[in-house]
This record gives sequence, structure tokens and C-alpha cells, in this order.
Amino acid sequence: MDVVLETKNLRKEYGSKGMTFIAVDDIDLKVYKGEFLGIMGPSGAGKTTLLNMLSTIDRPTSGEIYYEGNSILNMENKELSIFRRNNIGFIFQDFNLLDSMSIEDNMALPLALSKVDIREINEKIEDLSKFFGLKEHLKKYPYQLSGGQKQRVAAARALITSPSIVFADEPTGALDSKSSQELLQCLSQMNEEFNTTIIMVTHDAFAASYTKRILFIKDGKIHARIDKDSSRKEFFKRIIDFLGSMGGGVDEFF
Ligand SMILES: Nc1ncnc2c1ncn2[C@@H]1O[C@H](COP(=O)(O)OP(=O)(O)OP(=O)(O)O)[C@@H](O)[C@H]1O
Repeated sequence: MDVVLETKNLRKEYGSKGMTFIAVDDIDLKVYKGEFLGIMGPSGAGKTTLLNMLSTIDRPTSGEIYYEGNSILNMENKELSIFRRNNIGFIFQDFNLLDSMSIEDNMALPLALSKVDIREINEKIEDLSKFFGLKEHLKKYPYQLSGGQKQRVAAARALITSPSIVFADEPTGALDSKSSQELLQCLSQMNEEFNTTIIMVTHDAFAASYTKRILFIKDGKIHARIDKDSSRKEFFKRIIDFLGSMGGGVDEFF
């Protein structure tokens, strides 16, 4: 399998000399093309810090990050933002849609910024709005949509550049259970049909059961991993059992 993303001794420290706090502690990680990887762990474990470094939002204190074998940490800020725009998609807990723009303009934004031809943009909007069940909402504005619909717009926007990886930080955190389930099914389908690599941070064992592999982070380190090897229901049960078997119990993860 092709490795899309690799880290070596990835480390993030906060604070200054004498008073440093290690949020991510020398993590070595390989993510393969077409993976749907979940990241779980107690509050403060370093999940978001790790995700922000992997997605190039934040720079590590030390270590390396390679995308398809190329180090990204030597890139200048401008080069890095072009790289980010072309290769990475984001889905955030609070959707991050622009309220003053229609749904179709929100979806088109990453391509419009890259000055892509309008016909190509329209074709992509057509395909993605069909995939995410958003066709009848394209002319509306974010305030006219439910949370679940808004998050599907955010997912469509994340996919519009055909990125090599989509990062999702607690994408179901603000959704009710029905909308969560719909979004997770979309993410899962997007992973299966387009072979999109997805890395998702979640506290929720149900959401995590839609992934194919879970890394458990504790105190800035990879504490354990579980691979999905049977049905989603079975995987869900194993996740719950694992959380229960860890010191502190399941509650520590919520
Ligand atoms: N900018 C910062 N300055 C100082 N400390 C920080 C900063 N950002 C995060 N931290 C600390 O680093 C640790 C890891 O934070 P992080 O947000 O990555 O955890 P998390 O696992 O995502 O937690 P949660 O599940 O609560 O979102 C925490 O102890 C946090 O207080």
C-alpha cells in the first residue's frame, strides 16, 4: 500500500525554557492511501495538536512530516499554503461556512481561490451536491440549513479540490445522532468510492466505529491501536471494550 503521510519523531512542546509542556511526544506514524483513520484519546491527550501539525495548520517543535515522501517542513509559508489548498481538505466541528455566501459558493471557494475554470467548478459542484444530497439547497445560505446539512456542505467543500487527505476534527460534535449517522455514512462512502484518505479525531465510539483503524493517544504518545477486521457493530463493541479496559474507564474519553 502507498504511504500518503508519514511522521518521524513528531513533537510539539508548549511554553518556554524550564517550563515546557510536551503535547505531542515523538510520534512515528504512517498513513496509507485510502485509509479511514480514527484518532481517540482523553481530553488533553494531544489529538488536536497532532491533527493540526499533520494538516500543516501548526508547525512541530521537532521531527519530520512527509507527504508522499516529500518533507513539507522546509516549505516557505506561501508554498505551504498552496500545498495545503491543493492537497488537504478540512471538516471542522463548527462547519466553518461563510454565512454571507450561498451553499454553492461555499463549496466552490477552494477552487475559486485557485482560479479554476468555472465550467470545471460547476461540474464538481454538480457531482458533489448529488453525492451529498445537497442539490436542492445550492442557492440557499448556511442559516437556512440544518446542522447535518451544513456539515455535508463542509464535507463537499473539503472534497472539491480532490485532496490527498481530508482531516476531520470532531465532525459530529455539534450534530444530533441522526445527522451524525448520515454524515458518517457519507464519509465512509467517500472513503470507499473515491478512495479518499480520511483522518478523523473523535471522542465518540460510535463515530470511531465508521473508521478502519483507530489510534489511541495518551499523554502525547500512541498508546494503542485497533484495526477493524469484521463488521462495524463488532468494531464498535471492541472500541467500547478497549476504552473500558483502560485505566480510568470509558468516562475519561468523553
Ligand atoms: N497553544 C497552546 N499553548 C499551551 N498549551 C497548549 C496549547 N494548545 C494545547 N495545549 C495543551 O496541550 C495539550 C494537548 O491539547 P490538545 O488540544 O491537542 O488535546 P486534545 O486531545 O485535542 O483534547 P480535547 O479532546 O479536550 O480537545 C493540553 O494539555 C493543552 O492544554
